[in-house]
Amino acid sequence: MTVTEKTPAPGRTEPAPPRRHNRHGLLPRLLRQPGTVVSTGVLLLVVLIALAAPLLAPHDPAAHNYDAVLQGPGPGHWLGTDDLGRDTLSRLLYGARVALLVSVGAVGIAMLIGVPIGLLLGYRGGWTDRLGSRLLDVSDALPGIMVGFAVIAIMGRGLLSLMLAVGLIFCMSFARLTRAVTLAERERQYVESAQVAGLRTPEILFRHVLPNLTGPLAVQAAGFLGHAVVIESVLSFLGLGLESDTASWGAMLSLAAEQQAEQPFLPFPPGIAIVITVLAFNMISDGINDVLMGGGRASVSRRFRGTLKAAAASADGAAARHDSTGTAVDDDPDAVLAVRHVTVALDGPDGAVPLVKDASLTLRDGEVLGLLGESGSGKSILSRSVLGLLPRGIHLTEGSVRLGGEEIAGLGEKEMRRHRGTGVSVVLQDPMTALSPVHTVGRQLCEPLRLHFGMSREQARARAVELLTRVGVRDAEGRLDDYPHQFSGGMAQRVAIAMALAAGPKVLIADEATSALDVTTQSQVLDLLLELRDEFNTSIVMITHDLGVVAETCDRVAVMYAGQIVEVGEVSDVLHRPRHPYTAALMASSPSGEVTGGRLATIPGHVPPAGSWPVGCHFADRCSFAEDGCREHPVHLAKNVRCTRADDLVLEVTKP
Ligand SMILES: Nc1ncnc2c1ncn2[C@@H]1O[C@H](COP(=O)(O)OP(=O)(O)OP(=O)(O)O)[C@@H](O)[C@H]1O
Repeated sequence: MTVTEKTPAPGRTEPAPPRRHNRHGLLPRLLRQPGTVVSTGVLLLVVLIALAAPLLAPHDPAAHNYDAVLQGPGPGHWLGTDDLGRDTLSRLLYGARVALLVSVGAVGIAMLIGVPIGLLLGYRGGWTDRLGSRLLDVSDALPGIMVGFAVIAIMGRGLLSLMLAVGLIFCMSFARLTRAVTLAERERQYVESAQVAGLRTPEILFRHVLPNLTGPLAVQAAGFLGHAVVIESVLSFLGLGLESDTASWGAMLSLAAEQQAEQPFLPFPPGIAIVITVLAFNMISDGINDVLMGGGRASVSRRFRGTLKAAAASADGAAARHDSTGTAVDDDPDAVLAVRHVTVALDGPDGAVPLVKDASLTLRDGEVLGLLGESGSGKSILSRSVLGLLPRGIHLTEGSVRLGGEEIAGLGEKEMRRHRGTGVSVVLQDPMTALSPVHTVGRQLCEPLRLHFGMSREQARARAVELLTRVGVRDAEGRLDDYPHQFSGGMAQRVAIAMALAAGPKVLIADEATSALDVTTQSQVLDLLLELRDEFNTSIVMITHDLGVVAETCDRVAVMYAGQIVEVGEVSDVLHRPRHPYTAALMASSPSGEVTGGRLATIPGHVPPAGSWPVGCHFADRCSFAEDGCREHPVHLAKNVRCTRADDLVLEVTKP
């Protein structure tokens, strides 16, 4: 197939996205969590005590005083003395040094060993990963404490061997976590771009992949710092820690256990110190986790709320000026979802980089709207802005999103949760990542039913059986107690659809919901979605690369290119009489010349990466029909097409 006139020059379509993870604002968000602030304060106090122990300690922690053995708290020794007359308070203060040194040293050693192993296994994949993972499994089978014993037996007692012993216990967990995250990260486009740019493996791993791992690694490190304090105490308790003259909390506990009959107060000071320090580390770990996993989203969104409200108002005005979808949504009584002039941007070191610019869509009641475009065109980012689930560092900065007439752009996480499930829901490409592997499908199906409808356990279970039966899972009752991995890909996707529809959403976003399935299953699942649309009175946004899916299932289609919607209209019009040269080029590049299946083929040339979009038409550099005027000013969507030459061009997509 060709588009009449000229064929653009061959090349590769590959956007080079900016850095994905943005940690700006992490500290302010952490500081908004009272638990994390208090824990950090406690930990700073412990650090201060450890540093200033020689100044604070009233006695030499190793000095024996046989005239004052096993004393309780009193004026001479505020926390009493041990069996050698050593001052408990002084030993407690010095003990903080050992606890912190061992935990920081051990976690440092564990990361130094584990992170590079995990990076290598995850990045290389294949047999390296399989072999490495088996070795990790084997090492997991060894009880950690035995590893600690072995290290101390070989190296003898001392600070370094204690750090190494504890570090070796943890290093495989760091390797595992790093491997898992790297496996996912290596599929991302930024890694591919770095490869295409000719970077070497260590540069890609340490400069590109590793920074994306800092969040999970920070959570794990903070948690393990607390564990390290406990393990150091256990080893010292067992007499495998430092020499008895060196004050350590574990050694103090061990001594307290021996002397408890004589002096019952002895275990309290080290015990309380251990508990408080471990709790502080754990709460900081939880705090970081909450912020990274989305607890901070609400506040991030709030930052933009003022702008958004103003923008929403101006967008309403603008909507009247530019009829972006062919229908003024506020006048469209059938609109269940109205996206108006939405811009979504990524925080960058030099300012916000738009990933989606001035996007407008209308989804009408009971309609299936296709969102079609090459990889990286912004389909998922746009749909995630509707769900209020944008990745960290990415914000909806302008525009309005109305769901069932209610403005939802800029809502906080808590308010947005009200709309998810009942207002808008999503089915993702890979059901195995959408379903939790550690819970039965019954439990996962019952959760939204109980949450949204207040059903009892029995009622929710009965409804879950109905839903599973409806999506075509045989012996639904028996399968409720199965885990997702016990389902085939197609069946798991049916379960995911049942979950997405459980709370009766007005809008269902199907994000490449069938691309991971074989052709037969794909068409069954598409048929199911269409049937359920009618039964559940749901409207569907069908995100896809596949012209065939659009042709077979959608009523209307919106075509996206480099962050913009470039054409929108009835499927029969757009696919048979494309008005934007990009739509025509998409169809022309379809290898079979048909629009009945297969992913979009590559169009010659390069999609301009976010951050380097031209001022004028984003497609101009690949367009055979572009003139100088196309490059001079931003092009708006007018009469359903974002092309200044739309009225002059007659695009014919012809078979060769
Ligand atoms: N978490 C992220 N951080 C930074 N940039 C991102 C992130 N996710 C997506 N992007 C960038 O946003 C742009 C739009 O991506 P998006 O995933 O929405 O495209 P898409 O059309 O859905 O592609 P695909 O069909 O491959 O999913 C791309 O340039 C992409 O690199």
